[in-house]
Amino acid sequence: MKAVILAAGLGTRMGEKPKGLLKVAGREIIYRTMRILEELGVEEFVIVTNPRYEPFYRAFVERNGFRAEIVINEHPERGNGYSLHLARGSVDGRFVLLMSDHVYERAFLERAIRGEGLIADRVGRFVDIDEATKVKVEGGRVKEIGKDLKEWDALDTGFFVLDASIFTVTEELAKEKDVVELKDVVKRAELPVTYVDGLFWMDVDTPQDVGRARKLLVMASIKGTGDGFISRHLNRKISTRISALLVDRVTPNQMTVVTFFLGLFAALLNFVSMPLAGIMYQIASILDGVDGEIARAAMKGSQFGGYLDSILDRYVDFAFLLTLAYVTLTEPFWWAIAALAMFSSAMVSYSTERYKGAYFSDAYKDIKRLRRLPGKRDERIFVTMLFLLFGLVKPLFALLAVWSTLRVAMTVYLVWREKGCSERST
Ligand SMILES: O=P(O)(O)O[C@H]1[C@@H](O)[C@@H](OP(=O)(O)O[C@@H]2[C@@H](O)[C@H](O)[C@@H](O)[C@H](O)[C@@H]2O)[C@H](O)[C@@H](O)[C@@H]1O
Ligand SMILES: Nc1ccn([C@@H]2O[C@H](COP(=O)(O)O)[C@@H](O)[C@H]2O)c(=O)n1
Ligand SMILES: [Mg+2]
Repeated sequence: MKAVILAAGLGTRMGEKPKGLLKVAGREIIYRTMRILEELGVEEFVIVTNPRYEPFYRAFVERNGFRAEIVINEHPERGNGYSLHLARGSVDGRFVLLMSDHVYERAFLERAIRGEGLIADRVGRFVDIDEATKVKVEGGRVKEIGKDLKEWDALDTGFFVLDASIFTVTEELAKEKDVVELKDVVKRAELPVTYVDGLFWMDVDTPQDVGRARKLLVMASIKGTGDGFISRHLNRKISTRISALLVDRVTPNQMTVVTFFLGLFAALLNFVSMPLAGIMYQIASILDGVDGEIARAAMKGSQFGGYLDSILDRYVDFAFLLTLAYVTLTEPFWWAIAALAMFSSAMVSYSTERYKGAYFSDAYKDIKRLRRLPGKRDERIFVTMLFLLFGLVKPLFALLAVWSTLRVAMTVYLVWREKGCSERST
């Protein structure tokens, strides 16, 4: 299957630069869309652009290794329907058509590519309705289309699933009119309409749209499973705002290393003030979500990054509890309890990460009851901060030792129940 991307517009409201190559949340607008469409089965792209922007798109395609043909529209003033017409020699059969300046979340594209005709949204949660192109639908097909429709049923998302018969319509219109807008083609063809409602898509027309799209893409980049209660209800609300500020400035691995040193700094603060150390530990915990959010929003995730993130978290947790024990404990009994707290804290992670090694899958995805089981790092750190604010060090070590050990035991039991008890011995 191919995808035609209309990118011949001059982008006057964005300072006359190729809008499809504008960076939003760390990646060019069309990079994100093309990568996801590749994963959804699009083998080749046809980018229709004007002579001035052709070198930029060609360099972009080569730099990122996309399979793409560049078609030049010598007359961009003839409208985007004419740009579509120029793609007629490059596609046959069923193909996807989309705008170069629209941002789409993965869930939208997964639904849209399975549709037919014009993909329309009856909700428009993330767009400026006044600015959006509206459609009036009758009998499941487009009856009217335009920005100023008084009566309309849905919004044109700029995404279409068409077949080569559309070029019969573009041929007629190109002979009839100098300027052929895509909406003229859509109306003449009376395209069928497929609804994809309420998911994130956005037309990026102004600098304000770039900022809004960046924020929405980062907000949508929260990890699906594996976050604890504190992370879901507190930490992510803060870290996503920080990620929106940093996504175009730092890489995920840079953020991982920074968070690691911040965690070590929190550990050293135990020599100065334990309440302050606890607060810094919680701040480092919040920031530990930024590397993953940037990785997911900017599609810059890596297996090594996730590996490094997890390894360094263990050292931060160990360093924090070791310095805390060093400055407060003297009795061997309490040192033993602290040792158990340090070890079992690391074992919480090992018990779920080792699942990946044994079953090649994510424990939190496979075992629903694990998702709400207390004892994840974000929760342990938040409780640590609270206990240190009240100077309750020995009760903290006792709690962490028991809580983490029980958490590991529960994890092993749930894995056994999910996998072990029905497993034939190899
Ligand atoms: O003890 P657990 O919770 O199993 O430790 C996991 C944790 O280290 C994960 O790190 P990640 O960066 O993915 O999670 C962040 C937490 O560490 C922060 O505390 C939290 O505030 C933030 O929102 C994130 O949830 C590792 O990826 C796992 O491998 C590890 O098991
Ligand atoms: N340098 C990094 C750090 C993390 N990741 C990915 O993010 C996941 C962790 O997400 P958080 O939001 O909880 O930090 C991690 O498992 C990796 O998949 C990355 O790619 N590079
Ligand atoms: Mg992280």
